[in-house]
Amino acid sequence: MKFLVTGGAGFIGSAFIRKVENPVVLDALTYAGRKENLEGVDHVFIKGNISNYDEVKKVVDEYKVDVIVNFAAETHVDRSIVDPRPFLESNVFGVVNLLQIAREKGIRLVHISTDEVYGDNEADENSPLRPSSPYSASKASADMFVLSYVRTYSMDAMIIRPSNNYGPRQFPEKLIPKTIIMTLLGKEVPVYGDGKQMRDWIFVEDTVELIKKVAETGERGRIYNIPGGHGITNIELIDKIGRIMGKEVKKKFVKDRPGHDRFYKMKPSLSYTTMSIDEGLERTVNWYLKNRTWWEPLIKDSFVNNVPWS
Ligand SMILES: Cc1cn([C@H]2C[C@H](O)[C@@H](COP(=O)(O)OP(=O)(O)O[C@H]3O[C@H](C)C(=O)[C@H](O)[C@H]3O)O2)c(=O)[nH]c1=O
Repeated sequence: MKFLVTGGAGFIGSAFIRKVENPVVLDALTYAGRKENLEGVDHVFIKGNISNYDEVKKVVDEYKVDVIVNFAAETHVDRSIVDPRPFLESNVFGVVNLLQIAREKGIRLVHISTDEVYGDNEADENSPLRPSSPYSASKASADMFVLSYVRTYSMDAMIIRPSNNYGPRQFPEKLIPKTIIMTLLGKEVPVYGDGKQMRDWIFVEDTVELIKKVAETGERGRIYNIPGGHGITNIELIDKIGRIMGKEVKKKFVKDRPGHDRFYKMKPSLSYTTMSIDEGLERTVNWYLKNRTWWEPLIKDSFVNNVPWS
């Protein structure tokens, strides 16, 4: 099976390319996609944007692609609050472009979505979509397009909705790497609101294993919810990271994220087990300790340094 992995130089995409044989990676290398993430893996790399019809079509033809797995997205909720527009371009228009090409070529599209499309409601895959942020609204829109292509054109497409991922190579704007890095630097970690919001964490290697299984054996038109099963409040999580690091985490309570979801709670669509949060966090902390040269150039980014709405 020849995989085209769009957004393959990002956090989850680059973990996925470590699981499949000689994939073709298409990535626009925006702020979070990095060529270093692909080091040591056999692959073909093409710099390009999923919104560019001619470019993507050429790649699909040239490499005789059987399945596109789409990780390409603007992913950070805080950035979407400051300016939603780039989220429409990548997360909606880009996905419709991929759908169009996959439909014309008669190939499978596996689209990676998120638990955030359900908002803070208990959900199974038939639950209504109630996105709270511009980010999750853009992901929900793309999911609707995928389902419309399945119904209208009998297309071979499916949607995977994982919960919060963590692990090596996650951009430092996200809570777990930010907590590790700020603590290493002796700086404060901003805690939004009361810090009692819950997130359900899944280690990235478990996620990509499940994505591979669905890409190879999943059913056309299905939605697969893949929660981690490790729900924990943000404060408990931050304290746990501090204990693993053997350092005091300096927490600074700041104004809450507007529209902040209190929790996510999905029923899994498959049966599986995932790594314990303690083991996953220990591996993650160790990776950031050993890979300072990877994250050091990234910490000047304003979303790592500032709270955008305070
Ligand atoms: C960056 C930051 C975050 N937070 C809070 C906000 C959330 O309650 C929690 C995790 O935030 P983060 O931005 O890391 O992730 P989510 O907003 O849950 O969204 C993430 O998980 C889903 C599934 C995706 O689909 C998103 O693409 C992905 O970014 O920590 C803080 O309290 N302080 C901070 O400095």
